[in-house]
This record gives sequence, structure tokens and C-alpha cells, in this order.
Amino acid sequence: MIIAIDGPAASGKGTLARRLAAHFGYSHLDTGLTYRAVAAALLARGLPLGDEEIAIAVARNLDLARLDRDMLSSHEIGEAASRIAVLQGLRDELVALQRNFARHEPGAVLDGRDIGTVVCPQAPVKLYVTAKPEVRARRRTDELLSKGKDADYGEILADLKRRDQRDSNRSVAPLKPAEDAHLLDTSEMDIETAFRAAVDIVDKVQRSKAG
Ligand SMILES: Nc1ncnc2c1ncn2[C@@H]1O[C@H](COP(=O)(O)OP(=O)(O)OP(=O)(O)O)[C@@H](O)[C@H]1O
Ligand SMILES: Nc1ccn([C@@H]2O[C@H](COP(=O)(O)O)[C@@H](O)[C@H]2O)c(=O)n1
Repeated sequence: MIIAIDGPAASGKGTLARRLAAHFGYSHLDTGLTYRAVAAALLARGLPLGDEEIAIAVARNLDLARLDRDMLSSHEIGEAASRIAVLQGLRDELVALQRNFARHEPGAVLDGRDIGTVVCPQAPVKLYVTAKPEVRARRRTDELLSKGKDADYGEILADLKRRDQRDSNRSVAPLKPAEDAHLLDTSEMDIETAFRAAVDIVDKVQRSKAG
């Protein structure tokens, strides 16, 4: 069973994906980290972000088991990830890795921007998680402050909007809900309520598959 979760930046898709994976005993991949890891390697070596061949070479050396969320979480890396994510050849390379991960048994939860539309269009469960930009920016600000990091609400809101705009308007694998995705707007939901709503959706699909 594959659970595909998409949504804009800081919408809560990762939180939901981790909780669903733990609940159902599935493996989880945050595909944003694959783009971030390539971007971080390019930035660390002072390499250009627009060179597809170099980005592909870096992607070929990625080890999904070594993606470190904390090390890849900065604004700068997120912005660079969104800039390299327009490169079709790089996406092809990363999508192949992600599809391979999706074969995990008994199931896999993948979250990103194009999981339901491109990576796993056959997934029986697709969720599109969203929330108002101001709510997402407030949650991300609080998250950073709670970790003792600097966080400016205005800057974070502008960053989220800029990335959403780029991710939604690119010609390759743009951010959008799959036609058969269940929409989950969590603007007015806490984490537990969103999780329960998602579990209900997955349970319903599992029951209908069972007969
Ligand atoms: N329903 C919710 N209510 C309140 N806070 C939430 C909710 N869902 C997620 N959060 C919080 O919002 C922040 C962003 O969530 P999360 O990191 O899961 O988003 P994301 O979509 O995976 O982000 P990214 O695009 O950076 O990968 C986290 O601090 C998380 O704890
Ligand atoms: N399936 C995906 C996942 C991510 N991206 C791009 O990476 C950027 C960072 O992603 P986060 O989930 O860590 O915020 C994001 O802004 C996208 O540009 C993608 O294209 N496809």
C-alpha cells in the first residue's frame, strides 16, 4: 500500500506522513529531503544551481538512508532546492530513487509536491494537505523559535509564498493536487485532528479494497 501526500511548504505533510507511517507500520520518505540534499551538496562545493549534469551526478550518489532532516532544514537550502527542482533530468533521477523506495512492504508513505501526480500516480491513497499561508508561516516560526533558532514571521511568510509560487508554476511536475486526491485543509485543525481525518481516509480505502 502506498500513501501519497503532497502539499505546499510547511503545510504539515511531513508531520502527517510520519504519524501515518508509524500508525500503519509503513516506511516513510520525505522526498523534499532528496532535493534539499542535492542542493546542499552543490552549495557546499560552490557549484552552480543551474547545471543539470552536475546536479544529476550529485543525485546519483545520494543515499536515502543518510538524509539528515536537521542538517538540511535551513531557508537557504530550501530555496536552493526549489530552484534546482525545475531541472527535468535531475527530477528523473530522484523520481527513480523515490519510486524504488515506494516498493517497501508492507507499505510506504511518501510526501512531497508530485507524489500523487508523477512519482506514484497509482497510489490507492492520495492526500493533498494545505493550510493558509499565514497559518503555515506562524507554525514554521513557532517551530524554529522552539528549537532556539532565529525566526522572523514576515521573512518566513515571504519565503513560503515565493517557493509555493515557483513550485506551482514550473512546467515540470508542478505542485498541484492529483485529480483523485483527498483535500485536507488543516488551517483550523490541530495535528491530532488532521491525523485522525487522514487515518479515516486510509481505513476507508483499505476496507473498500478488502471487499
Ligand atoms: N495541523 C497542525 N496544527 C498545528 N501545527 C501543525 C499542524 N501540522 C503541522 N504542524 C506544525 O507545522 C510545522 C510544519 O509542519 P511540517 O514540517 O510537517 O510541514 P511540511 O509540509 O512537511 O514542511 P516542508 O515543506 O518544509 O517539508 C511543524 O512545526 C509542525 O509541527
Ligand atoms: N516531491 C518534491 C519534493 C520537493 N520538491 C522541491 O524541494 C523543495 C524543498 O522541499 P520541502 O518539502 O523540504 O520544503 C520544494 O520547495 C520543491 O521545490 C519537489 O519539487 N518535489
